[in-house]
Amino acid sequence: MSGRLATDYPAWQKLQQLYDTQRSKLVLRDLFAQDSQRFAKFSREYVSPDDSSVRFLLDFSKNLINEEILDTLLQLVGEAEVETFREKMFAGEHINTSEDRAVLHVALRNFDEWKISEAGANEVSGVLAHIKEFSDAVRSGAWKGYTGKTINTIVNIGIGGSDLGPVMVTEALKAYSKRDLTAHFISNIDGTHLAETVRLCDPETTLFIIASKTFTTQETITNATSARDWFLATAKDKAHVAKHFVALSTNTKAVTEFGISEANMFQFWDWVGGRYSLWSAIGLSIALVIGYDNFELLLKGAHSMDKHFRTAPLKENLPVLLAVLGIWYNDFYGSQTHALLPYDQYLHKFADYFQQGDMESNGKSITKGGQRVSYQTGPIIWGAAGTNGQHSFYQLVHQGTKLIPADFLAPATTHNPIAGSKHHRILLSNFFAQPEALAFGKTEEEVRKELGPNASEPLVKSKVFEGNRPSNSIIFPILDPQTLGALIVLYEHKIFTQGVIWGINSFDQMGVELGKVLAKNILSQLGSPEDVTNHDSSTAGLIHYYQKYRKE
Ligand SMILES: O=P(O)(O)OC[C@H]1O[C@](O)(CO)[C@@H](O)[C@@H]1O
Repeated sequence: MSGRLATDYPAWQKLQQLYDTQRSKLVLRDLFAQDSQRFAKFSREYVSPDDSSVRFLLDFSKNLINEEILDTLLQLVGEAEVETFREKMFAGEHINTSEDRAVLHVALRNFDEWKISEAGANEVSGVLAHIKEFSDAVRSGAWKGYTGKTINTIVNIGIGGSDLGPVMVTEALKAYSKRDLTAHFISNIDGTHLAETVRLCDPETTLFIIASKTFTTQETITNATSARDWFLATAKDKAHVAKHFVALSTNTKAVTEFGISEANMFQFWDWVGGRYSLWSAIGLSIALVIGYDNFELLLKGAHSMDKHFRTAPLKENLPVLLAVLGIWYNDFYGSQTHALLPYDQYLHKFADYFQQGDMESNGKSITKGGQRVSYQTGPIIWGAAGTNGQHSFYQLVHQGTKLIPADFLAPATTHNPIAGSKHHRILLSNFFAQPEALAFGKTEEEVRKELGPNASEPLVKSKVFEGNRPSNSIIFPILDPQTLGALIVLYEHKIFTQGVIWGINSFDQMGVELGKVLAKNILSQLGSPEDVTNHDSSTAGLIHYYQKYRKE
């Protein structure tokens, strides 16, 4: 985030040289055969500085690196002054320069340990107390709906960061959820999302949580208004809204104008970026689903990873290691994408969450200094829970023409040890096997031996796995709130580190604005064909076709 071009760093040039001269020697089969200590050298265990039961192993030995490359990647981190920018972030400096804002999601899980003087940072504990009080009241049944019934359904209405974090975490920690409280999430402006959700709800027992940092997002405000109409169609009296609608926002004026009283509003601050907001009031639905104490553990696990990121030397610093490995493939090998592959059904939204987390943060091509970068920045993030992905896209990952670095994640212990943990053993055997197959493949010689002398040449060739496909493996004892908090922050700080090295602002999102503005203009022209003006022939043609066939 220095605004400097990454290519100007001496380490970047050295990395290019290393790539050009050593690439052909970076063969995982050989690297492992030559060095019995490779796993020990290129793996690290994270142990929470606050609770030693929270830990995980990061094995990055199956990467196309050697010690010299890793040292040079870490030299790059030094030259880009990542540690200086990290401290600027923790100190509340306005490192989000385009919006002139501090970047302080770390303050949301700080529990007043580090002194942070930014306005609002001293209000965090008050909002947490409000979340606790409210979530306890709803979960215990003390909070009643307008007819005196207990709330048994919550509906979070939000989009982007006001949706994806709560969705991902409530799914990930379902094992800790209150089973008689159903949670739904409405994000899409498509009326289908709202219609199909309210079909499952009873207005007397449903609580709507309107989650929007700005409280101006078109999708959320439109959905919230229609949800209120749906509620009032039964409840009739506007006074009943107070028992069934709460807001999570930084915009008190817009919230009260919508008809939600300040008492039912959970505040946060402009220094919380949307995609980093699950730790804030935006996490209310999480606290409702898993209980406040578990929500607090999630924050504590996150804070412990903040400490690790802030204090561990670069060579031991897990977010930094993930960041530089990503840069190695993204910028030198030309990999376009990065896959997140959790072998845990509870983490089935993990990749979706980090699609926004990573791509909205680092999908930039201008440095903070205003220069166009000449190198690749943020990767395309994608993935799915194992083993489903194996029966879908892994073919391409193993034998396609693209190099796809991937992170495999899995818990050693399952929350659902059915059939004596048989399922989990099968799941984990796949978690271990896939990185092994990707790294070491299957040689032509091995295939010939297997098929015998009569096998056709095309068949032999089609069964060869080139291997040498890199991956990280992360294994943790169990997916609990603290571990999840630490894992999320591991990736948050990976994204931060990469952004600093690339010289970009990871904390604005200007790229989503143009489409919003154009859509607003088009919305006003949808009435009749004569209104459709100032468009290219393609856009005008599409709108005219819609106007011809729509039925409303
Ligand atoms: O919480 P809000 O203000 O409704 O914004 C929702 C989302 O819209 C964006 O601004 C753009 O997609 C995201 O950064 C944000 O998470």
